[in-house]
Amino acid sequence: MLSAVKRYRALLTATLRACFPRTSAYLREQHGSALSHAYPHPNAPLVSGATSRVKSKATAKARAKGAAKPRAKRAQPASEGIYGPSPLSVTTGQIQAMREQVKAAVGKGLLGEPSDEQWTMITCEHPVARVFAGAGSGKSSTLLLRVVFMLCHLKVAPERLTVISFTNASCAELRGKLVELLQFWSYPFDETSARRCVRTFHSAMGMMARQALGDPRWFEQSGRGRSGEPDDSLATGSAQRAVLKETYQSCYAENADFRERVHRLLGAPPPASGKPAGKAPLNLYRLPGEFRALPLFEAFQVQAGFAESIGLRPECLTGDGMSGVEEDFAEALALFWRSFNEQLAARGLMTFNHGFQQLTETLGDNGSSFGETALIPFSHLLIDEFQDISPQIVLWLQAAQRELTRRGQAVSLMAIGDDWQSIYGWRGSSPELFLDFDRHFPGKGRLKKSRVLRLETNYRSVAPVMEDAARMLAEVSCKQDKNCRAAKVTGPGDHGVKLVPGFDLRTGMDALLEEVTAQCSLRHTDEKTAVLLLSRGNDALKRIQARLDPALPVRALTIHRAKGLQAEVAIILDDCEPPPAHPFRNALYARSGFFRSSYDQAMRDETARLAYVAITRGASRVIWFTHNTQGAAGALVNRRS
Ligand SMILES: Nc1ncnc2c1ncn2[C@@H]1O[C@H](COP(=O)(O)OP(=O)(O)OP(=O)(O)O)[C@@H](O)[C@H]1O
Repeated sequence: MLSAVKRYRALLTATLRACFPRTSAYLREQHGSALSHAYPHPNAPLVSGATSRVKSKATAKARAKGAAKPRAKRAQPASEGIYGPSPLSVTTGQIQAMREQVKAAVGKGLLGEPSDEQWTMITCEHPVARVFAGAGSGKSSTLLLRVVFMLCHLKVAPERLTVISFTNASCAELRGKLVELLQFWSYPFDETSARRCVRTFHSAMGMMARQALGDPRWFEQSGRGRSGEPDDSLATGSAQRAVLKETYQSCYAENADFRERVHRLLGAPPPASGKPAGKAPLNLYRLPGEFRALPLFEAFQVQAGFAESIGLRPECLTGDGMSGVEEDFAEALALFWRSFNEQLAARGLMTFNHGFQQLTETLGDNGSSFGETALIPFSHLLIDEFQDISPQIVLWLQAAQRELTRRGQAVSLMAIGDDWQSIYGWRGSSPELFLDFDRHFPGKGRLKKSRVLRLETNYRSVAPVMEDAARMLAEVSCKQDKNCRAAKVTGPGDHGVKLVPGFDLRTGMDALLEEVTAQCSLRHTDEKTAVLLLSRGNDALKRIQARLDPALPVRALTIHRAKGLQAEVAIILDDCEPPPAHPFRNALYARSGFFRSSYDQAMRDETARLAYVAITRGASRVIWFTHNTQGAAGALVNRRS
């Protein structure tokens, strides 16, 4: 007799395989090669040994349902190596030439002398490497020197190398510095070359889609009168909202099942049977676990986007294993998303997520159909902020480099990031992917495992700031241990986190403004920004900015936006408490098969990491105004004592 847990797992596994053939096949393949893990394993992965016992039945069922697409060729197992088996050819002569040129650049004040750990990264010969770079460890400048080394000394053709970073702002900064450095190396590389070379994930995907998917029209860009690069930062605008609303109305009008679920979700009486459906209700709805109430069609879009980024297909979701609100939401979402996909097809549009999905599927099923030009730029990848990568992007990158390997092309991947600074879990990213890197990006032969490099010297913050920041992560189990060292000497007046508890902006605004002004006049470093004012949301920041003297060297930003920036003083305004439990996302997380922790646990950890990011923006001092001390601020008090 199977236990209830085993029956539940088998049921979910079969559903997973039927609904998400590509992702589940991938996870099944690489599960066998999973490495041992440095952190506990609270939830056993759903794709377990039990999977193989239900394999043939589930596959047959999926085929019968037409869920599994016919494949032109069998995808290579994910556990089969992609990189190597030989290291990159790096000679002592090439390293010597690089060192001499760097020395000359340092002499001209173009850059600082790289440390030994930075040199190891710059000249690494392993074709698949991951670099755990602590906050303020100079990863961006080292990444650029690595690019210079590859182009100028290893003679990698520029059209084969792509640097990927997360935001347009960070890409712009990297491009500017790269052009400057390469000019010093007398390497022909202008603004246009830099645009081609340094991209966001969405722009890189768009470049591939232009060649391989016939230059799709992107849903996210529709109605904006712009045809530039795909850009992740685009918020849902009126044109997007109109399509979502129309989908919602038509789904409501045509589908009694959808109507019923919508009424249950909104707490409305059941729809009258036998009568025309009428207009769909537009009441706001807050899914348990979410901060904001939204019209249902927007709530569906938000959750569907999350599901897609963790490798699931919203249109195939079922409520199996869920109950109450979550079950209704999942079933309604699946109906909605099927209609939405039809609306997109009718309008000749594609979402960015579908772009990633389609490219991944085509590469796996029929990679030989890809023209060489679509793939070549992905031969040598350097990825910044790797800790914020999502399963969807892992699958896509992996498929692209696997196809290049299949064609006999040399490929390499350098992933640079700081799992301690992973703060985009709410959008589907997870530091687990960086920690489980070798599962997803395996090498061949002796190079089966990636080379692990560490940048542990912090050039930004004094030791008391770093020590308090590290205290934030004491309870986070899913992390890479690091031994970060401060290069800066603690000066008079420097301090770690000074907590100001019981703070209320309504009554404490004047005291806060006084503190900000005082900190600006206490400057004793050459940081361009004296104070970074940081909060999780924009509301408090806007109110403070309205009262701040605009001449002060202060920037007010959300913690997410401040990532990568620094100031002499960081002033934090947030309790950094974890969000409420999110049963729906917990269920999606479990189905994804990529994660060990639950979504709620991931969010608790992420709150600690958010506090870590905020604290590490401060070079000399950190002041934390907080209402209560139950969240991360409280943890700091406890851990200091
Ligand atoms: N070898 C070095 N010697 C002295 N200073 C350095 C060195 N490398 C980097 N720095 C300085 O350290 C600071 C932090 O660098 P950078 O902003 O590139 O760090 P980061 O790793 O991207 O930080 P974070 O991830 O926290 O945003 C910068 O002011 C940079 O100039």
